[in-house]
Amino acid sequence: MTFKDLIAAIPGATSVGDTNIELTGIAYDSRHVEAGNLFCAIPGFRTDGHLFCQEASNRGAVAFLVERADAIPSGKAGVIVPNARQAMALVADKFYGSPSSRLAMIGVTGTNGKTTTTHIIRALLEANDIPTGLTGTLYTLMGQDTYKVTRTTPESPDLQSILRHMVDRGMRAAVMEVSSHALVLSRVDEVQYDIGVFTNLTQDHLDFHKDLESYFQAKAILFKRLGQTKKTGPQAAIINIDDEYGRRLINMCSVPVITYGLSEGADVRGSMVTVGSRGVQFLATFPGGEKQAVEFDMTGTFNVLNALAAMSVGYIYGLSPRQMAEALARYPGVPGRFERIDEGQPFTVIVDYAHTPDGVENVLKTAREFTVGAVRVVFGAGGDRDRGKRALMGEAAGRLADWVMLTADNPRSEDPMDIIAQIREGLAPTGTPFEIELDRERAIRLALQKAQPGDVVFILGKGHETYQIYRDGTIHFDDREVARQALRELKKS
Ligand SMILES: CC(=O)N[C@H]1[C@@H](OP(=O)(O)OP(=O)(O)OC[C@H]2O[C@@H](n3ccc(=O)[nH]c3=O)[C@H](O)[C@@H]2O)O[C@H](CO)[C@@H](O)[C@@H]1O[C@H](C)C(=O)N[C@@H](C)C(=O)N[C@H](CCC(=O)O)C(=O)O
Ligand SMILES: Nc1ncnc2c1ncn2[C@@H]1O[C@H](COP(=O)(O)OP(=O)(O)OP(=O)(O)O)[C@@H](O)[C@H]1O
Ligand SMILES: N[C@H](CCC[C@H](N)C(=O)O)C(=O)O
Ligand SMILES: [Mg+2]
Repeated sequence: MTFKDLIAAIPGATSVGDTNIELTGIAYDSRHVEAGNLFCAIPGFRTDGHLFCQEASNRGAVAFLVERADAIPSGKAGVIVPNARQAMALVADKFYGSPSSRLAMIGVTGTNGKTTTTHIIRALLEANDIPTGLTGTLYTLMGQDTYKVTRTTPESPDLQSILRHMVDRGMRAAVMEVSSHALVLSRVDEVQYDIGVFTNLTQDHLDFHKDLESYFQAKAILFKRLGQTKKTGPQAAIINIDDEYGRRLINMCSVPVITYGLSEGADVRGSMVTVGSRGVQFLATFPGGEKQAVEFDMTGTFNVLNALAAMSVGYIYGLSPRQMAEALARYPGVPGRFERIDEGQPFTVIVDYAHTPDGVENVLKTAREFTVGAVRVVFGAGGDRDRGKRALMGEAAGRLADWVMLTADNPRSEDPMDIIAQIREGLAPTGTPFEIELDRERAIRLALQKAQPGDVVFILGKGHETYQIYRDGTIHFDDREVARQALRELKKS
């Protein structure tokens, strides 16, 4: 496609140079430019893409999308736009042929449960012979193939390229996690969603959004945009009515709303919930009154909500409650989400990705429903992320666990001891005994050594992650591997 064709749709744009040139792709980072690319200069939080136009040119960029004309290397073609992120989203959609117009497009947003819910939605649709691509925190998934990702919701050129790939691979639907960062930073601007799913809103990411209201307004963007496409398939907002922000969101949508939850009045309602150590059982009631008993191996009331959200999507696409229950009964679970590590030890070990106060509270409350012994928990909090959540995570752990081990979780540029001190501010007043061990491997080993028959040991915050990010570099680290190895050694000793 030529540069000229691509930029025709950008409002308020002016071009310079010969725009009648073919482009090979779109880049927004000079370090990843390939010959023949369009380079989009993004003003960032840390630096400014305009400073890297020359470097991009040296690497073979032939055209430039900028907010400041003086950044265009001399003699090169360029377009000057009012907002580079928005314009990049427009050209990315056009370059890849608007793939989202050819997929049943489902976006899932909310503080917790996006990864889990997207996986369950995919399982339900695929059980009904709808090939469904998925992209989110863990990977991009098509058929049996997984592709590495670096963001929960990729930048617009990467996302549009993924969606194109899904269309080319014969996917009929795409389900994706939509982070609040993505909504604010125009990563999903041109994506034509048919269905938006709202899981919940609790504290996280206030380093970026400043307050909970702005964070909510960011999430709401997805829902305000629903119904604006020319697509012909079903369009709906699927909203958790048990969540106070969900209830507010209902009035902000111009497409039909299906509510789900345990509350009376939910369109897709869960009741008679039994939480066991190896799964949940509940009754789902659908609009019109049809009832379906469900058994699901992912335990916890929060996973009942994730399943109800997914069943609401299935309902919109005409799946029968019975068929959905059969698919849920077969579903094996999501990596790093309430993942049991079993080496035959007489206590339970669970690796989970809880990294917010609400997440910690939910998993520990779930454990309280079936644990006969003590509930022990090993966790930390990420560096360069919302500081306000740290003490709240400490408080939740202190209130609901019997013993706590504080350790490091991706300290990034921060001193891990400072992060722990902030968690301790919420934890110490609860009076629950705790220890500190900065080395996460040793922390896990110590917790497992202390465990008695009947106890549950939670290792929280990293879930599927296979790394630990420190100021001076990233090392391989996998809670599941460490726990498994430690349990084997304990068995021998
Ligand atoms: C806060 C945030 O989202 N920041 C995003 C933002 O970074 P930034 O504004 O700081 O960028 P910058 O470093 O100032 O650079 C400005 C521009 O110059 C470019 N550049 C920079 C250096 C260079 O040598 N050459 C060059 O071209 C950069 O690629 C960028 O386009 O724009 C960059 C790309 O343009 C993103 O990669 C970056 O994501 C960062 C790495 C990030 O950590 N994001 C996280 C917080 C995030 O997005 N998380 C969400 C939610 C996670 C969840 O809860 O699941 C996600 O969707 O993953
Ligand atoms: N519906 C829910 N409500 C509250 N907590 C949940 C819910 N679902 C999952 N959790 C907790 O949050 C953790 C993360 O779940 P999941 O990965 O599905 O969320 P996410 O929204 O994708 O997170 P991220 O923003 O990091 O991508 C789980 O390991 C669990 O502890
Ligand atoms: N995806 C989220 C959660 C990360 C969880 C934790 N392991 C951390 O690194 O903070 C984030 O980037 O904020
Ligand atoms: Mg996720």
